[in-house]
Amino acid sequence: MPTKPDTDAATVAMDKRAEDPVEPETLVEIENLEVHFGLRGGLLSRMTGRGAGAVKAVDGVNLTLRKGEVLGLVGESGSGKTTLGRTLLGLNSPTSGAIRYRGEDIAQYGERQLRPLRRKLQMVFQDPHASLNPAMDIRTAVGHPLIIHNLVQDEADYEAKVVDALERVGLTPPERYLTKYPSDLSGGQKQRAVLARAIIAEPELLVADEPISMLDMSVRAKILQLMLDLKRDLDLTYVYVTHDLASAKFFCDNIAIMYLGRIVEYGPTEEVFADPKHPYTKALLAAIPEPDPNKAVPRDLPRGEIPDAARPPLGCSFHPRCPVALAGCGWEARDLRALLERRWLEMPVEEYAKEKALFADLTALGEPEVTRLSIAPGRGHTQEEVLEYLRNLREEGSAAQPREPFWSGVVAMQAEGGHVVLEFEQSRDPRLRLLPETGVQVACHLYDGTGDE
Ligand SMILES: Nc1ncnc2c1ncn2[C@@H]1O[C@H](COP(=O)(O)OP(=O)(O)OP(=O)(O)O)[C@@H](O)[C@H]1O
Repeated sequence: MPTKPDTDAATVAMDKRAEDPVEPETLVEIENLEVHFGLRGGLLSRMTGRGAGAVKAVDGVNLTLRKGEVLGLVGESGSGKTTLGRTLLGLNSPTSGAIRYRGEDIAQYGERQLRPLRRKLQMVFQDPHASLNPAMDIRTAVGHPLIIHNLVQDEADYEAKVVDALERVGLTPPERYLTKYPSDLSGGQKQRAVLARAIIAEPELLVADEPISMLDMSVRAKILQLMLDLKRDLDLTYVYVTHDLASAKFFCDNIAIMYLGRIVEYGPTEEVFADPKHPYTKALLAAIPEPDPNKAVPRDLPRGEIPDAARPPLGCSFHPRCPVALAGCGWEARDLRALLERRWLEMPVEEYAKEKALFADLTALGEPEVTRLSIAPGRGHTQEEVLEYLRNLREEGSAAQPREPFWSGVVAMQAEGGHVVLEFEQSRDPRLRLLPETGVQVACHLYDGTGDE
């Protein structure tokens, strides 16, 4: 355990850093990282995600983490942030890609090769209650990594290191906590004990997965402040996994906004909050609850739910929910089905039944990646009736305020051989691009010169 920096030495060190124009060193570099979980097949294919049908939990992520940085991985549930954080530490095996830790690619390391690194790479989980063994006293729990990594000479050394760790996390006087059990501690105190255990083996990188979300409101800010103090004193680097943008704003230097396994926006926290670029980031920010109840307005994320990661939308995964999606954002048959379902949900039953009867079979509309759709009219209906119905919908949607973006993706709609055929604009996958003079990278056709606006 490094000794606590005395104030003068720490001030000198900080002044030196302020003068030093050199970029902090790169600690971790992630390149084209993919983590897929297989849905079918044997255990091996499920674990590796190489079998048929896979959830692309992480789908081609590139990131650089510099020493001393706090990087936030932010997104709704299922966006892949936990999987990315765990994979960084070797707790999930990547399907492909590189994770270079101090230049050494550890992506395909087995347990034996990872063992010496485990000490340097630690994880703090969401639930402090579940993270601590109820049968272990704090002395044993916090000191456990010292034993695993063989870092103590004798009992006195062990005790001194545990006491020091408890002091650092504010469990003072430490002697009072050594013999306590997790059940004797409050939620905040338990998370402090978890942090003491995480730092005791002198790690370099901590991945903290929603470390405050299960704690009482009153202690959340204190735990984050403690983590910042520990970072400063122990020269740590953090990856902070959260769905809570307000805490990310306070805590992170940079944030990566994730959606369905991909980073859609990445940049300095200040920049991203001041001027969010991606429509998803804008929606997330608009959904942050207003602390002042007088100013509070109902804020919702855009229509629809997060899609099934095993059958992600074509093109930009966010396009079905995006209020400003363009023609080339990945429109497909499933989007017509979603549009009809949204419409029918708001209708009286008889009208809904009348409209639904125009279609012989709606299941074809549920298939992914169908960009040329042939719709059979329902019994007793003609192709002309179906075509007219869809044309009316298009007119309504295009005149609506805000306009229904789906129709911009329909490039042809005509009757053909007893069916109505719909063709969609070819989809393009948006890639992260650096926006000049902002330091922000965004993956969105609105910014890559291919949009039609
Ligand atoms: N071990 C696993 N086996 C199969 N699928 C998994 C596994 N772990 C995660 N997934 C899937 O991968 C996707 C990403 O999950 P992940 O937990 O990383 O997202 P998240 O953004 O952290 O969400 P949450 O906040 O709910 O934890 C989800 O669709 C999830 O169901």
